[in-house]
Amino acid sequence: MAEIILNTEKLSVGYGKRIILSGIDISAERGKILTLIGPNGAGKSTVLKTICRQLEPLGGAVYIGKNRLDELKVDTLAKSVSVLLTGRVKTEFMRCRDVVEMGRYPYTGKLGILSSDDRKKADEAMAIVGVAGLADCDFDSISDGQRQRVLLAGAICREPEILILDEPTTFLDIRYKLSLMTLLKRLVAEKNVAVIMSLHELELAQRVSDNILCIRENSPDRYGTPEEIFSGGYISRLYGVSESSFCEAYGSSELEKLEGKPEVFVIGGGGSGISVYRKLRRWGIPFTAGIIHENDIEYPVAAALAADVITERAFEPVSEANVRKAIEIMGSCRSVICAISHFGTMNDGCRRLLEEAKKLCILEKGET
Ligand SMILES: Nc1ncnc2c1ncn2[C@@H]1O[C@H](COP(=O)(O)OP(=O)(O)OP(=O)(O)O)[C@@H](O)[C@H]1O
Repeated sequence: MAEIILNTEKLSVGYGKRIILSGIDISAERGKILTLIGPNGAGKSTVLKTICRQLEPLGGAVYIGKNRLDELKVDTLAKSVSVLLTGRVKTEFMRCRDVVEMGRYPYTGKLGILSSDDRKKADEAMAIVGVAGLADCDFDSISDGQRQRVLLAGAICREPEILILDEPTTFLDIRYKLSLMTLLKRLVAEKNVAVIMSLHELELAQRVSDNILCIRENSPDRYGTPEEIFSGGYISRLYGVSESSFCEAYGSSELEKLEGKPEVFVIGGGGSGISVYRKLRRWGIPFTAGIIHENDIEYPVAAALAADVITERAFEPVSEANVRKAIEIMGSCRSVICAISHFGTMNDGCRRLLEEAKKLCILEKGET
């Protein structure tokens, strides 16, 4: 079992005398990523600020190893914990390199003089997060995403045991989001760092976390592995969205479905219908999708966006009853779009739908 490096006991957090969350019992392990998720304003940042001593606990305690956080010396804490919180960092006339090198301050002594080793570590960190080219740029004159990565370089060049990150992906484009996640995985695997972070991107939280703490309305709600958290419709309840608009398997979301009488019938399957469903949703056209097997890759998208889905049991050939039902619904639609170009044994019923649509002359032009 991994060693617990930070844990809380009945922790209460908040501002002044106002408690935002209480009863927080979490453990962060070396070599593991713990992610906090939950709706806006739930208290994720407040927890992170409290466990890195930016805020006083309003009850309970935080421990780093065997020591209470409030009893640790500042320099001991600074060497073991690196923090990247949201909010602007105040800097004036600082180059990016200076900001990164500030990460080494627990090691530089009272005069703040950097050794060649400190500079080397700062250079390495800049190279790892891809900001070496910005080293001599004015920190206040770079983009938000670049600034985020420079701050991250500062946080990792300290070589902490615990890395605390509040919404680290906020300003990053997809490439840097993915490279940040890869970097975090490397830090935990190779350096045995414990990462504690908050994330809004659920698909990233699902893929990268070892454990997830879900926070909702004044209390920690659920704690577990991604498999435990992303199941049974829990995430939809946590965020108050309809169950069909969030796909647990992929950690992705769709727009809320359009209700109303279907105007279009989409013959789909095997993933071919996904782009058609999304296009119709963007255009505001209610539609029926069919005949989709329950285990089809596109079933979650069809279920999220279609006013109605005609489904077939997994691994079973399309039934006669479903073909008849689909033909009846097709007849009441103004058009049919066939998204599939290949028919096999299991979806032979869909080929019959296509033939029927041709007979009814309601097949959309340009779609076969
Ligand atoms: N400095 C502050 N003083 C007083 N209350 C605050 C302060 N900062 C945040 N709050 C309040 O604490 C609550 C929790 O805020 P917090 O920023 O921790 O939530 P969060 O889960 O991180 O939200 P988000 O996902 O929107 O970033 C909110 O009600 C917020 O208004």
